[in-house]
Amino acid sequence: MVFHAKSVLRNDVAGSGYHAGARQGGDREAAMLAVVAVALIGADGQVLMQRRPEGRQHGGLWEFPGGKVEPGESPHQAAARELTEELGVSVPLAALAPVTFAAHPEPPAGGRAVTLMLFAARDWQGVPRAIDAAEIGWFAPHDVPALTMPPLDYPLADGLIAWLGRGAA
Ligand SMILES: Nc1nc2c([nH]c(=O)n2[C@@H]2O[C@H](COP(=O)(O)OP(=O)(O)OP(=O)(O)O)[C@@H](O)[C@H]2O)c(=O)[nH]1
Repeated sequence: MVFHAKSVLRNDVAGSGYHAGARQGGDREAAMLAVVAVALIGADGQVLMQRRPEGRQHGGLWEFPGGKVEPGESPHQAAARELTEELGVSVPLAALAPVTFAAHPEPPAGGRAVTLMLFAARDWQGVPRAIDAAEIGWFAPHDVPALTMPPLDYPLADGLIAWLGRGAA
């Protein structure tokens, strides 16, 4: 991934190690929020989705489990941590296969451009349960795009279906 020399890549915390490049001459700051998401794929080929609790951003919408990459974490580590926090399952880092990503082309006014990285995993320990979500459900991959989801999840779902169709997992 190449970043413009004058851009700044950051997550939530200044000095987090996510700064890439240097601000020069008072240039505007380009900022990115890195979020990971995981498609857990069951033995029957179904995909786990969870519904966000009401009252949060995108409350009530279906999403892939995941969350923000914290300072000092790799995307793989963040994905494994979020699966433990949100579903109570343990996933080896080697079982996380990168699938696709989706991103806001421009930061929204006053905000940061989200870049959402989707992994898939077929191996985990534990039985997923809705620790953080309003509910979880298992869906055939081609049924995922019919769910009501945050906007970036639609290209992720399409990318997952294409990836599965290539026999990548
Ligand atoms: N986990 C997750 N977040 C998504 C997806 N799609 C999407 O737009 N997001 C957005 O990514 C952002 C970060 O996700 P999050 O709120 O789950 O992050 P988090 O677990 O670190 O939350 P926290 O800051 O409350 O601890 C939210 O604005 C969320 O709506 C998705 O499929 N999964």
